[in-house]
Amino acid sequence: MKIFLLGYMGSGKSYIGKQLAVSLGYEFIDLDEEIEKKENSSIPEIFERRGEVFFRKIERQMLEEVIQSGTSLIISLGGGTPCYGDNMELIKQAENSTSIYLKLKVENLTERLFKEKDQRPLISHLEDKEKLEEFIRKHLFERGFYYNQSQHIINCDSLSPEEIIREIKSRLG
Ligand SMILES: Nc1ncnc2c1ncn2[C@@H]1O[C@H](COP(=O)(O)OP(=O)(O)O)[C@@H](O)[C@H]1O
Ligand SMILES: O=C(O)C1=C[C@@H](OP(=O)(O)O)[C@@H](O)[C@H](O)C1
Ligand SMILES: [Mg+2]
Repeated sequence: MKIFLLGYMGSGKSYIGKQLAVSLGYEFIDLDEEIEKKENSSIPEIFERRGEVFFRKIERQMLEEVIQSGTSLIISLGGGTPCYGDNMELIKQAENSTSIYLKLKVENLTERLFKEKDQRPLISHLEDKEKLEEFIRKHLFERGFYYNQSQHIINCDSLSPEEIIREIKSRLG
């Protein structure tokens, strides 16, 4: 079984994914980490030196590789992964897999991302919280079209990591 975690930047895909993998005894893959290893470079460096179009190309390649690879896998995608090309179709059609959208409100994403925006090139230039919130609101509205095609949608706003993991496990049955 492959479990894809989807959601906006800061929704907890990487954080929850790692813990979920331990809890289920599954292998864990963070797509951004795979890209960083392949390019021997951090995400901000890749964006700066090669540009976003290049990043999206490598992201697509890594997604294809992950889909071909072994079973019992938790895959934390990047926030943009499902939203480019036909990546979401690939995710939905992957054999023996499911997709889970970790959904959070704009206000909560803003709070989290304001502290961590330097690692995220798409938002690192947004100096104040109001500008960040405005950007997230619009961006999330556009991306929701893709995230909402997930098999499961979990409202994470008032859930602790443990509760999110419990909810995911109960959805998997
Ligand atoms: N359920 C949660 N409750 C509180 N903080 C969380 C939760 N999930 C993730 N975080 C924190 O939010 C931040 C972003 O999480 P991260 O996993 O990097 O998001 P993503 O990979 O979706 O961009 C991290 O600092 C993480 O520790
Ligand atoms: O939303 C996006 O387009 C991106 C999200 C990031 O991953 P996280 O969602 O794990 O922050 C990373 O892939 C890159 O900075 C682009
Ligand atoms: Mg992540």
